[in-house]
Amino acid sequence: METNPSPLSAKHESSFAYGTVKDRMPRILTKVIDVCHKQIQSSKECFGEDGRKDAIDVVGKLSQLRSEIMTDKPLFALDDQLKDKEAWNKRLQQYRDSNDSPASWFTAPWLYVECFMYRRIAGVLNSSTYLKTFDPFAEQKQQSLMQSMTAVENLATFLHSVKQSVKVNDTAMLKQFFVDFLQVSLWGNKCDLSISAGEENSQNVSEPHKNLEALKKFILIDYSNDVWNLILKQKKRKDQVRIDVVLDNAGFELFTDLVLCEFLLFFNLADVIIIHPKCIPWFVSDVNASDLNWMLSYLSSCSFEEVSQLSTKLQERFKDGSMLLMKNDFWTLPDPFCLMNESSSELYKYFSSSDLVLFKGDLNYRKLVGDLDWPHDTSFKMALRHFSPTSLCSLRTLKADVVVGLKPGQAKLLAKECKEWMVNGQYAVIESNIIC
Ligand SMILES: O=P(O)(O)OC[C@H]1O[C@](O)(CO)[C@@H](O)[C@@H]1O
Ligand SMILES: [Mn+2]
Repeated sequence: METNPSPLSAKHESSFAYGTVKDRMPRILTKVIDVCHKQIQSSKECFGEDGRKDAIDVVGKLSQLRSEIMTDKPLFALDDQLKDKEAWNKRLQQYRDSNDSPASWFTAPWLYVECFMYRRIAGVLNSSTYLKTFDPFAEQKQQSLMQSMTAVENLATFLHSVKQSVKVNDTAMLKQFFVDFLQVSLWGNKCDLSISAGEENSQNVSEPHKNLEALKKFILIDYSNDVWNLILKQKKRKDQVRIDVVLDNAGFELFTDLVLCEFLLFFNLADVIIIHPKCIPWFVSDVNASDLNWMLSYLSSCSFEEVSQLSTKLQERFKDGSMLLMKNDFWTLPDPFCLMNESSSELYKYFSSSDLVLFKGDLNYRKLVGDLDWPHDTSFKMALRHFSPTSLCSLRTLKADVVVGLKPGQAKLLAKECKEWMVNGQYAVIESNIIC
C-alpha cells in the first residue's frame, strides 16, 4: 500500500500555512468585511430598510467567521443553499473519521481550511437577499488590471508584431515565440492578490517579454520543449487539437493567458481552447466569468489600438467557438486533483479528450500534488497520485512550501541562496507529466 506524506497544516508553527491562517486569512477577511460594510449605505439607498438590514446581516456573519478562524474553532459542516455543500461535508467527515481530534482551522489540512474560508464567504453572500452575486474582490481585480496597462499595451504590441512577421510554417520561429508566450504567462502568475493579502500586486515590469532571458535562471524545472513537441505531434496526428487552460488570477495574469491562447489559435497550433474559471469569488484574485467579460469589454474600448483590436478578436473567438469558457464547481472544492475522477468524473472524462491541459498558478499546483509534504525530489508523476487524464503542464511561481520534481540536493542549495525560495514568487516551474 502507498503511504503518503502528511498534508501541509497550520499546526506547525514554523510553516507557511501557519502564517497564512494566523495573519493573511484574517487580513483578507477584514478587507471583505470593510467592502461589505460599504454596501450597508448603498443597499439602504437602493432597497430601503430591508437592504440595510440585509447588508448588516452579511457583515455580522463575516465577522463571526473571522473570529472563528482567529480563535481556532472547530470546522463545522456546511448548512447553506449552495449545491456543492454535500461534497464539502463529505470531505470534512472523511477527515474526522481518519483523525482522532476534531478538525479546526489550525489543525486540519491547510488546503481544506484555506478553501473553506472562501466557500464560507460565498455561503454568507448567497444567504443574503441583495448581495447574492456581490463579488467583494471585483474592485481589487479591476484595479490590478488598470495598474498594469503599460505592460498590457507592450505585450499586445509584441503579439501584434509576431502575428505580422512570422510565417505560419516557420516552425523554428514559432517555437521560439511559443516559449516566450508560455513564459510570459508563467510570470504573470506573480500578480496574485492572495499572497499579498489583497495589497496592490500589479505587473511592475513594463515590457514583460523583454525580461524573460534574465528570469530563465529562476525556472527550476522547464518542460517547455516537451510541451512544444507534444503540440506539434498532436497537430500532425489530428484534425482538431484542443487545449484546456485552468485559469488562476484575473488582471494581468489573465491577459497573459489570453495572449498565449491567441498566439496558439492564430498560428493554428490549437484549433480550440477551453478556459476554466472559478464560479465563486476565490483566493481574492481568481478569475470568475464576470471578470473575463469585464476585462474584454474594458480592453475593447481602450484607445491603444493593438489592445482594443486584440480584445475584439478574443470576443469574436468566444462567439465563433474557437475559445470556450467552461464552468465547473469542482475548481472551488477543497479536493486535490487526484480525487477529480471520484468527485467530478464528467470533468475527468472531459479532460481525457483534451490534448493538453495547462494549469495556472500556485493553488492549482498545490491541488495537483495534493498539498502534501513531499520530499522535493519526489517525481511529479508520483505526486500526481494517478491523476493523469491526459498530458498536463503546470505553470506556477512558487508561493507555498511545496514543490516536487527537483534533483536530489537542489532544495538545500536553493535554501542557501534564498531562505524564502519556496514562498516569495521569485522562482517558478513549468512542470509536466508529458512523455513525448
Ligand atoms: O493565485 P495563486 O498563484 O494560486 O496563489 C495563491 C496564493 O495563496 C496562497 O494559498 C497563500 O494564501 C498561496 O498558496 C499562494 O500564494
Ligand atoms: Mn489565485
